[in-house]
Amino acid sequence: MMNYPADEAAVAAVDKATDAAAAEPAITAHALTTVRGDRTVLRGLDFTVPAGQITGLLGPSGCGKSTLMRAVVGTQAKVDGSLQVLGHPAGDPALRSRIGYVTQAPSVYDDLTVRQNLDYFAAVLLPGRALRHDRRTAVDRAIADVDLASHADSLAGRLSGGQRSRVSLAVALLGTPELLVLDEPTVGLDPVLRRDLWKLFHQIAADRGTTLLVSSHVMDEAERCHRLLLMREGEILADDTPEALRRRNDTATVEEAFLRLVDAAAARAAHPRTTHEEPRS
Ligand SMILES: Nc1ncnc2c1ncn2[C@@H]1O[C@H](COP(=O)(O)OP(=O)(O)OP(=O)(O)O)[C@@H](O)[C@H]1O
Repeated sequence: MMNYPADEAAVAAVDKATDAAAAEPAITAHALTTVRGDRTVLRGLDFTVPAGQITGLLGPSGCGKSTLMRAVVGTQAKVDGSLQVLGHPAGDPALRSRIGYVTQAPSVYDDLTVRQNLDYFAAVLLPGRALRHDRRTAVDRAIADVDLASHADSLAGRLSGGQRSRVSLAVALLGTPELLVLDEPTVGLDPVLRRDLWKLFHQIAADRGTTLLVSSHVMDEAERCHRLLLMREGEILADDTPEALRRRNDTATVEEAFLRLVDAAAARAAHPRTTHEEPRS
């Protein structure tokens, strides 16, 4: 993983994040609804994702996180409502080179080495002899970003699950996208690698101004995000900063705040006329 002083990176991240918060949102959804099979998986969502920040998409398994991400990158069918991404409707061909998307299943070729995988995708992104040097630089940088230099010549099929996920992340970083959509990138990783990946996410946001939308069902990762979208059963329970969520719900952790919001939503469903909506900031 890249080495850099964590404090400096954190300060830079906050500065950049503050600047970016004033800019146009990277993603704006209005009444976003998606049906998969015979189920309505996303139920009329309204939210924004600020540019240049890390927004965590958190919620239990099956609540619709991957579906929302697929809608954002334009691979989800039957999406209703409005979804603007980097100033275009989601799925617009103009967005293809501007978004990096890493799915839960690593998309790498097992019979190629780490470097060969990246060389292949770099050749698609930066084709032609004239860009040979740029390709080499981009590949070296992406391998270093995900801390796989010592495995650059290993076959992807012989890597651990976490290492293969990092090859997928390196592929997404190749094109220096403006928006990175990462579906549970830290699942199955040990605590040290998880911490290092989060440092990398912060560095990418701070140095490149990249917007990151990162899903997780591990609530302690919520504290590492600039903003959070807390989801449950296809709805957004909260859209706020971790600090504001803790403060407003009078809890020590985001996890406790989430549980309170779940209880409040259940109470609202049981007694729709006697309880109040959770205020959004
Ligand atoms: N191909 C599909 N056809 C029909 N329903 C689907 C399909 N894929 C997912 N679903 C349903 O959509 C709902 C949301 O799934 P989704 O994968 O978006 O959840 P998630 O929050 O990302 O879950 P996880 O954290 O386990 O990945 C689930 O109830 C799931 O059963």
